[in-house]
Amino acid sequence: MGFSGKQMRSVIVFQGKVGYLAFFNRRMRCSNFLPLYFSKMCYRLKHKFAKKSVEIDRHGAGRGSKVFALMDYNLPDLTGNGTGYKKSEMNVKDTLDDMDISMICKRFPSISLGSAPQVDLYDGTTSYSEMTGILATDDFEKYFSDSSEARWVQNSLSEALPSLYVDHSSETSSTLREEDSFPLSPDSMSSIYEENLDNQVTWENSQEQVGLQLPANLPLNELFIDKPISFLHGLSKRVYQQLDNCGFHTLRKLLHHFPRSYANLQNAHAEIDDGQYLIFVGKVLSSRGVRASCSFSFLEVIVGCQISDSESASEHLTGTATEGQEKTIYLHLKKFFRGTRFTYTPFLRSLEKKYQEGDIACVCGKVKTMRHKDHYEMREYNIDVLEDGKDLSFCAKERPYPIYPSKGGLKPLFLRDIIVRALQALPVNVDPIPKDITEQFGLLSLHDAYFGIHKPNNINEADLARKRLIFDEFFYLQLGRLFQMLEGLGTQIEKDGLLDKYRSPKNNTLCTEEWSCLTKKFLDTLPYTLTSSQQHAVSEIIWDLKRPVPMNRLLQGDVGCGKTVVAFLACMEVIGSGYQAAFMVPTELLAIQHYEHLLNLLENLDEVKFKPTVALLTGSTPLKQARMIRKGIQTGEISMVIGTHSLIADKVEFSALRIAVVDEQHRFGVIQRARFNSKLYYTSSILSMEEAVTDTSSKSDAYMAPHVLAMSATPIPRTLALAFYGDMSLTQITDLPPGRIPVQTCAIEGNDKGYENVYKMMLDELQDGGKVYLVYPIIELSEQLPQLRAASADLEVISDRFEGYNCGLLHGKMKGDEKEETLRKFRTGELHILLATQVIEIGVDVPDASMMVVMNSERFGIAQLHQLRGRVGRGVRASKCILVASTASSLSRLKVLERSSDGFHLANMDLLLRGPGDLLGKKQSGHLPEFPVARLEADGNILQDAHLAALKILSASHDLEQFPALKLELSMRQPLCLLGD
Ligand SMILES: Nc1ncnc2c1ncn2[C@@H]1O[C@H](COP(=O)(O)OP(=O)(O)OP(=O)(O)O)[C@@H](O)[C@H]1O
Repeated sequence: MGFSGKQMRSVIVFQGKVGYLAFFNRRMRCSNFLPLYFSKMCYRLKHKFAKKSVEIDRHGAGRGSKVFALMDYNLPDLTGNGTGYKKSEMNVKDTLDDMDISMICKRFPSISLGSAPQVDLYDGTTSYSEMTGILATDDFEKYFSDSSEARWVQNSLSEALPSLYVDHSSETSSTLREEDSFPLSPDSMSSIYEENLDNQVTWENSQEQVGLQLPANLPLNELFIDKPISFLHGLSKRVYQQLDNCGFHTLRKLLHHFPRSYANLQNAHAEIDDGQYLIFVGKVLSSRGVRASCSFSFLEVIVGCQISDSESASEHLTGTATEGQEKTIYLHLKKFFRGTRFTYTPFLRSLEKKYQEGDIACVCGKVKTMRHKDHYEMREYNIDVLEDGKDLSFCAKERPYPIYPSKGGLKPLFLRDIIVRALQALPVNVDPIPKDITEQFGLLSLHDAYFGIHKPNNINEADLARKRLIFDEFFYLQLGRLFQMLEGLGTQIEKDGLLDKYRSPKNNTLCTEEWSCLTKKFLDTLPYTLTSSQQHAVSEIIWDLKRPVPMNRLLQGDVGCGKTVVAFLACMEVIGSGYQAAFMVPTELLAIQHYEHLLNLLENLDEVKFKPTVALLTGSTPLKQARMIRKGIQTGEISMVIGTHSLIADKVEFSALRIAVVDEQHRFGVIQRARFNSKLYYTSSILSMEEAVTDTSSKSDAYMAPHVLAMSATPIPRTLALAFYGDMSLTQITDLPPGRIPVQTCAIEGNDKGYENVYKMMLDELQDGGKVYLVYPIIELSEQLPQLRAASADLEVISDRFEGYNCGLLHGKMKGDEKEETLRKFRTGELHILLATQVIEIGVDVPDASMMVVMNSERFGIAQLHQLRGRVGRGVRASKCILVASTASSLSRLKVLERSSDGFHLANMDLLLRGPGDLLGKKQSGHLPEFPVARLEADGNILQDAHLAALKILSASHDLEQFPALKLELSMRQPLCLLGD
């Protein structure tokens, strides 16, 4: 449908009559009246119209004009007849006569005035209108009383968007204009500009800001990336404040705000869907900055792109495809600005000029379909204007588009823009790790890694960047650990020895003959023989115990593999040498169990003089008794104490503590473990124990912190253990005691039929002489979580159901002695069914318990369920574990446990399903380092490399004096803090 020049002229003539309108050159001024009349006509014609620029009529302004702001296009551009346009009225007439409005409409639907409401904006203030009108003149300097005022506006703009003022002639040979590649996002723009316009900054300053001159040699008291955020010039005070409030105090914090994921920017094909992330190369058709209201403006750049019209073709580069296979689509790139200052015409003109008509640009981002066919809006985009003669195919390649998480209310787009500024400021020599190390391990430089993670050209680049950043996470952790250990050693030889040990870890062991007499006797009294792994573990530990340096060892093995007895043997070894042992466990229940277990084993020792005195000290120990125990520990009468946190209380003083065993060590923090170190051993304290021992081992080590043996049932791969416990030697028990039958596991849905089956299985088991655990996620019923079954609420139901069988209740809210009593009854067989919460998860050992039912089992993690399941199948009886899921949908996750009883495999599955931070649950993992980028299950090799690199660095310089930047970086990373100190 056409909109004839005649019709247009009639509009103009009419407007001329009422005296508000002049049609001069390409500019059209519109008053209140025009939009109504004009839009009615346009509406009928289903057409919209635009003019190149907005000019405020002084007459209109004086009357409190209604500004008609959206008519902003060059008519020849609209018709595609941009050349040879003359400014005479005659030519305008001709152009209008020839103009096919429907074609324009097709090309630029977003500026349509027909069916969409017009942007009619009021501003009644004379001063505003006058100001805007004057600013609209090309030479705005004339308006200001002197040129400094004009400079002020320019400076402010240049600060706000330095790329606007970059002298492109001085650009390097990069294909893309780097500074243009991530224009500031709308919201950020407005806030960023706001205050800049308030601050008068000199032009010279703003030039500096554009260039961001970097120091050639960085001072060694500060790393570049630890510069405060204010180092990024051109942001408003408010933005600095916002960033600071959200934790972005330094460039490091910004650069370490990594993309959450990457959208795969695809080359656009014929079928474009809403929300797709696409990449285009096309020609800038128009660029206009529009003042939409007194405090709102926007920039719209329209880019026309040829894209392949056939599904099969993959290239869409301009001019590369043949006729018939291509079609033109129009991208409407929009940025919005809020704030009066951004409505100034010079500002809007400057924005416009950034993109020249005819520029070839690469655009990528998220597309939104518009009402009109082949028109797409993009509000989240990058536009890179390409230099002439560059290979366009390079730019059109698919590439990842970073998607950032928001932080503290700061939007992802805003953060992305600020991060790009930080990247632009980044010097090449930012890497603290020496080049030969990065080359040896095939790593990117840190500079490239930051670029690769934030602005990758392809997914491979992002992957390499990630590898480098993961390497750093592991490397500094290892370096910190080893550095600390070296600092603790005196001589160069000792330090070299330590590094050698880590370089080629040897399994030194001490054969049974060399164990102390007490240990050998204890071994003989055991009702079973040690498995080969247990034997090896004891030999390894005893070898370490004989050394004059404190041992720091992790004993790790799957549930029920028999770690406790290994630890008991280690304790016997030191007791046999005249020292004391402490055994710390996380729960009172476990302390009692271990205590009773040990007493049972010691009963078999016939010679009284060998029998060590063992005590139990927990929070529930009566005061008087506790006082006596503490006294015994102090005098040395008590040679071994088992207990909870109470053992590390200040008032507990040991006379000759030589080993501290920490069971389920991940439940204790580093500080708690380290508190044993304060309970140093002094030779003078050795008392009567000396007479009791038959062998006299060397006591030359007059003053030494105790050996620490930590135990963990959390099955973690060796590499993982290395990362978590970099300073610990590792002993693993890899086999289970003989005769163990794998627990038969079954996941079922907890509907009526499911429960009937479970009860039937329970009855069969009880009739067969078995004992059953029923595990519940909660103690009391919860209104918030009505689907959950609760232990105490079920006691009556289960008791009624299983008449003739005794049921007991065990949960964390019970008193210590009540718990102990219940567990004792279950152990002795007075109770047949034990309804419990996850309080039984750790360490509870009732070897003849043969069945476990876990209610609402989807509430537990896989590793946790594996631990729970480990409470059955500890004897020779075949056992079952039934996992009852609340819904059918959660069954698939639980099926993993049906298929595997391998703790390592399950731990990895858990990592995959829940992420490494959740490996041990939130509460438990408080002391574990967090790896923002690393996926521990997949990045083991990098961890190994990082370990080797750390050793190499420290071999070259024990105190890191040769690597000052590394030392600084290490102090910034604070590995000890990461580990919970
Ligand atoms: N070599 C062995 N032969 C037979 N039984 C053994 C052997 N070693 C230990 N046991 C028994 O296996 C059971 C489990 O041992 P223990 O409690 O030490 O396991 P654990 O590794 O500490 O398990 P958890 O991590 O579940 O606490 C105990 O009843 C113990 O007596």
